[in-house]
Amino acid sequence: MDFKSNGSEETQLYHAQIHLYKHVYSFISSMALKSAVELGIVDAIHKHGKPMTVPELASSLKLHPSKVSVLYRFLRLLTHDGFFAKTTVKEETAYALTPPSKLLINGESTCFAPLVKGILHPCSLDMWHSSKKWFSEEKDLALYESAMGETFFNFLNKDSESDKLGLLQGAMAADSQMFKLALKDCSHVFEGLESLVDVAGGTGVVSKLIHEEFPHIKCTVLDQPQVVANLSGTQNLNFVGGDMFKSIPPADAVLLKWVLHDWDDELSLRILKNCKEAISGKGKKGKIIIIDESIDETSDDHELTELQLHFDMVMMTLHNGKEREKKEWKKLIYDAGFSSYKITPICGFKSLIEVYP
Ligand SMILES: C[S@@+](CC[C@H](N)C(=O)[O-])C[C@H]1O[C@@H](n2cnc3c(N)ncnc32)[C@H](O)[C@@H]1O
Repeated sequence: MDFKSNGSEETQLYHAQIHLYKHVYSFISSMALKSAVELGIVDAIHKHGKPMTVPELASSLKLHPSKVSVLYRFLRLLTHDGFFAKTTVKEETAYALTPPSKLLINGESTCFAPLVKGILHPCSLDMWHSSKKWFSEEKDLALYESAMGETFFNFLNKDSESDKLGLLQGAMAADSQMFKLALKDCSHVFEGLESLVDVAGGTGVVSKLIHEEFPHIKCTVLDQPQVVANLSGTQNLNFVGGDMFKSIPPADAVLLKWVLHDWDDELSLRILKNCKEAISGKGKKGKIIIIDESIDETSDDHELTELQLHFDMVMMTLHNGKEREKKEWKKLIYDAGFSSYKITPICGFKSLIEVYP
């Protein structure tokens, strides 16, 4: 961000003030979006099949009549933020969905509503109030663990029936659906494979997409026992409960989608070495397929870099994980004993990294 712009000292100060306020208040856009998701505004407009006026929305959402003007002000901000588009119906202002809000329709195959609720869940926001204390601690705990007294994964797993685990898996599933689009561009990566282990593959959304495209590949989804306990597979798609830090079933290729960013370098190295062991039966033809971010601070795309840096903060504070820069990927991959790799951008802000023994 360059503040050495032209203009008087006052103008520069006014700009600085606006910049400051914008950042202090940016949480309001996030929370207004969460309110919209919780209220069901997007679903109501989608179900209506055409743009809705504020009174129509208020009545459909069964809001208290005193809240109609409040709803209008929420919609005004969310429209400004690009989630709704204003149009006119019978001379009245009505609100339509936009491409970002269409990604929040419940029941659609790609629905980010659980992601919004998961990321803005009180448990992942409360910890931020303890960051000063965290900086003074010697212990190598993630902010979440330091503030809440347990790891984030322990919190999620404490009660597998709880909606907490459902939130994480729902959020992951939505993200994985985007992979369906990317699969068209990177299908060559999977061609020729006979077997694949989707390590820490959650409920298997990505494996199912790969299976649809390449039914002959024998896909195994490895995740924690409590995650895969009630999941049933098909002939070429099976679920295995286990621990990727102990061992990974053998296969031609191992997929690690949004896994390594959860872990620091030492633990990521352990996972990668187990992956290397898993593909060792395939000699030089085996491969690891990593899908994660690759931060490039020199990129001209400020919005993209900011998103990646936000992801990095989330990974660091929740799990002591990290989003890696290109040079960090290089070190991690070579330290794990691999001989070459190739990074290709996919899904707008992620990268697909093919790693070879
Ligand atoms: C960020 S999610 C990624 C899920 C999936 N790869 C995706 O992109 O949708 C991380 C996954 O790691 C799993 N996990 C955590 N520790 C694990 C372990 N020791 N062994 C196997 N899976 C583990 C979690 O249960 C969770 O499903």
